[in-house]
Amino acid sequence: MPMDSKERNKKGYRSSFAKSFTYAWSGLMFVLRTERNIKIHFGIAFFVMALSLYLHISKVEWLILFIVIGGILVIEILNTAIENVVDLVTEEYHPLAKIAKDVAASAALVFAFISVIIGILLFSPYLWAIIK
Ligand SMILES: Nc1ncnc2c1ncn2[C@@H]1O[C@H](COP(=O)(O)OP(=O)(O)OP(=O)(O)O)[C@@H](O)[C@H]1O
Repeated sequence: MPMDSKERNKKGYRSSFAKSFTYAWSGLMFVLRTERNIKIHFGIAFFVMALSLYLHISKVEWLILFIVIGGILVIEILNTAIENVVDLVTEEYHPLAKIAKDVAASAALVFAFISVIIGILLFSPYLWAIIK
């Protein structure tokens, strides 16, 4: 029996959503397989989350932590995408390729710097209370 357009749209939406998810997942797996930095970020994130559980930080502080961790991971993922696009355009040395890669890397650097400041502000009262 032929499908009506509503049914077709529903099925098409579902399959395209599933496909998009599969592509995004394989992108994430690629980054995890190939990028040393993201493995380091995951390691730091697990350590910080374990510390947060131990220190019983507040709900708002958990929210801030997740935003910061998510921000770093997303920037590393986008950085990898930019690096690959640049390599696709040229594998030769090119000043614009250098600028594109260096500027993309600087986003990660800026966010990492801000994260350290947030980390100090967030954890120092707890750690100070322990050591004093
Ligand atoms: N085609 C190019 N032309 C000019 N400079 C380049 C080119 N490719 C890379 N570079 C320079 O080398 C640096 C490192 O580039 P590379 O692609 O190796 O990234 P990476 O060190 O692997 O980064 P990550 O560790 O984040 O994956 C860039 O930031 C840029 O300064």
